Amino acid sequence: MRPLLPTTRPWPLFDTAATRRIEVAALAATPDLMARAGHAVAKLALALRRGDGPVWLACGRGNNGGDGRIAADVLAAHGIPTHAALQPPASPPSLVVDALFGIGLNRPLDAASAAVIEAMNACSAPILAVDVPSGLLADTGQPAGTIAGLAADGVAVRATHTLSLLTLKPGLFTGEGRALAGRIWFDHLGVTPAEAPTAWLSAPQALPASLASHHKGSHGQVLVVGGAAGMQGAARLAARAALHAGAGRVYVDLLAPNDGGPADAGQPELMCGSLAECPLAVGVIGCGGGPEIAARLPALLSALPRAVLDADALNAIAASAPLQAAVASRAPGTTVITPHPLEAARLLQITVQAVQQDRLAAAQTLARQLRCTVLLKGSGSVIASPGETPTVISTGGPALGTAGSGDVLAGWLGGWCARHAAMPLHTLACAAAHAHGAAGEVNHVLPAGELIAPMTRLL
Ligand SMILES: NC(=O)C1=CN([C@@H]2O[C@H](COP(=O)(O)OP(=O)(O)OC[C@H]3O[C@@H](n4cnc5c(N)ncnc54)[C@H](O)[C@@H]3O)[C@@H](O)[C@H]2O)[C@@H](O)CC1
Ligand SMILES: [K+]
Repeated sequence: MRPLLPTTRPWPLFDTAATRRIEVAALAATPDLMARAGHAVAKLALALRRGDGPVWLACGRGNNGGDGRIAADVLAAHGIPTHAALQPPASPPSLVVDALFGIGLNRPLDAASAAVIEAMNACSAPILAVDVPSGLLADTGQPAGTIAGLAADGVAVRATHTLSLLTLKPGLFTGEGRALAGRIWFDHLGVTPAEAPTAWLSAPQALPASLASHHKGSHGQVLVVGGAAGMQGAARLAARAALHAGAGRVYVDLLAPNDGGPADAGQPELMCGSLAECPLAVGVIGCGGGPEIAARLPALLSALPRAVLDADALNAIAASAPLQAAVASRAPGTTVITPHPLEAARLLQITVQAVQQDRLAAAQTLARQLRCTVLLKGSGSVIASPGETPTVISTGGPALGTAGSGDVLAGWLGGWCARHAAMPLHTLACAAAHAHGAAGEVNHVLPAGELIAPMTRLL
């Protein structure tokens, strides 16, 4: 067994309802699923244990607890001291096995369950969560919360490792799930699901290489429109990213007066231009756009064949029913929007909390409403398009949480849309978000402009 991430192949994700159907179908042929699960937990527990203390297995009443109890028996048979109880052992454990709740968690926690979870989190030993960290909803990656009046709302196990059983669940990879699940392991228990996945987990995507006969005209054009007063850096970051992603020509239309100056003094390859000069370019619209971008949007949306809409373009669209209609009436497969959760909330006219409560559903709803590809940013970015199975991005990290990081992503995606004009936007959005996330998997501060070089190396 080895950790799932980083992965070189896309993995199917199945929500709770699908997992239950898969379990029912599998049980006919393999009635010993829980025994297999318990043995898998014990095997990983043996590898993760630190020191000689007992393994504390906190087992709930359902089948998640059943997995834990079988693991306890297997460990005991190997001579490992075990403590299968909801109270912590008297001596410090060598490992905590969280088998309190799995995919059966379907309501807020009571005080007793929250106390067990907090006791697990208080241990200094590694924590192995069985299937899902207890307290986390497997479908959405959000904590189930606690019943009203408890101080510890949102309490969930902070696992160092999670062993997902039978299927991989979307909630492990998006929202709070990424932070709570720790390192993810997977055992399919010998079952190959027959049904279509709820979502896909992303992997690196190889894009077609250029032919020797290709020239700058073959690699498309990008027009970046944004950079209102005080925010020109956002447009320039997007333009630099588009350039390094391989667009043949990149033009910048700055919304603040540029007084005939270069598009970007630090990147002489970038050119000043406007819709009139490059009406067939891929638009990257809204980075640092300010309120001024609203007036530009009708012409851009009706002219540009492919467009990536970001930041202030999204705020303008959220505030205007005619602009929403203009986006929705563009030809299918020609528009990507790249909202962060607050921008998505504005577009959906709901709260950020409501977006985060079910990121997959929020992205899919937006894709349906605006009839475009949606790249919902945040921990475990989600890409949704009408008629497509959504993708959850498997890469990323806190280093991406800096100003300008989204501008680089939008620009990079625009660059790839120009260079790979024949490829579907959904595929390109998944590939760009995966590459952006991979570049951000570092343990140090990374100014957004410095994402571009590692993204180039990943090409
Ligand atoms: N579904 C499958 O295919 C397999 C399931 N297995 C294990 O079984 C688990 C699912 O088992 P269960 O369906 O029994 O569910 P759980 O063991 O996750 O849930 C246990 C029980 O807790 C109750 N419950 C839910 N929320 C609660 C709350 N807030 N406070 C108190 N009680 C609450 C539920 O009513 C349920 O009866 C999986 O996560 C996995 O660990 C494995 O044995 C292998 C195969
Ligand atoms: K669990």
